[in-house]
Amino acid sequence: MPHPSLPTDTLLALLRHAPKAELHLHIEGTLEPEMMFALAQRNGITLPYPDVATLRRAYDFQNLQSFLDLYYAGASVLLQARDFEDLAWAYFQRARADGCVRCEIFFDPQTHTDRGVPLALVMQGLNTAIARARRELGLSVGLIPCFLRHLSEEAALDTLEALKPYREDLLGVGLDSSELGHPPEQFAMVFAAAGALGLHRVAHAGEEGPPAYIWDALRSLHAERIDHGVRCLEDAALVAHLRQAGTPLTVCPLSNVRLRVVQRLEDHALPQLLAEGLCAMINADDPAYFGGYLMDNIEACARAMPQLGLAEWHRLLDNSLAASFAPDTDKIAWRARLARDFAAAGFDPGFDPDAPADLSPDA
Ligand code: HPA
Ligand SMILES: [Zn+2]
Repeated sequence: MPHPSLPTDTLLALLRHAPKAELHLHIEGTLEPEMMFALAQRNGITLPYPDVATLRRAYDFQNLQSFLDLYYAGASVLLQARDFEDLAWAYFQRARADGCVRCEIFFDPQTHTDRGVPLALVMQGLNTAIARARRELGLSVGLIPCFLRHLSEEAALDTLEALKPYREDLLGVGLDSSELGHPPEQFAMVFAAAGALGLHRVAHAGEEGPPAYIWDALRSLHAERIDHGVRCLEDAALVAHLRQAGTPLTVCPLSNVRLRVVQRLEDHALPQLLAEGLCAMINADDPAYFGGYLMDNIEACARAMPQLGLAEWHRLLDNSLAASFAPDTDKIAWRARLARDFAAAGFDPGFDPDAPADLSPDA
């Protein structure tokens, strides 16, 4: 039965209010130009740009690498614990305003330790902001350090060793940075070691890299979620596998446009990923660099993809909650609230939101 379609403003109000999780967000990628200049001044650093407007004009990326060069340079203003705290606290406030109930945030330890910033200081700043977000915003938060794949596995193993004292603060490990030429298999040992510590495992794959890198992340790294993964559609056997396994894909639509993975949002694969029955959801990636936070991504998709109806929007938000690594009791409560919000808007989620929930993504 076709579901009623809502006017865009009504739909957007529903989508903003409804509970959702953000699962692919680099905290260093929330460094807004204004904060970059403020921290540069606070820390006595001179940026190679005269002002915010000039810096913003430099955000005209040709590909992933041209973004990463600027992104790593921007992170150089983060020097003290309170810099990391201010950065993360600003993001959590935005996430809460976007209706997030759960944020699983990435950070890149090596980006900081390699320029002499102690890991202890990074962790202190992030942990302070996380505690405040839990206390004052009621947010559920998890922290995922990523290994930089343009560096060696040996360096990643050293990083994991340095992270061990913070094991209880960490949800899992991830893999990011320059994808092409750096297949996941190069990091099999460090991911196995992280798994032995009981950490979850996720990996960027299939953003610029081929479907073979997604297979590799699944087989060599035992990745439980694939970050991006949009290129899976080039391999029918992979699509079938991802559907059958229910592997989540943390899709980042505005990022894909800004890094020229796709030319226009209207051409983005998100509707097709859903039509294939894959567990996709929307994320912001590096919002300060790519033109928007989670609701900006959601709104841009709602406008560019009119084929997404209430059923698809319910599916996208529900996938975000189901694919999170939050405790099951929280996931059940959030998914029931989501179903109630959509039911109030006229969408029948097909199950009783107050009944005990099956937590599989297809439930
Ligand atoms: O989208 C991304 N891909 C790879 N590495 C990254 N580091 C920050 N954002 C990204
Ligand atoms: Zn990313």
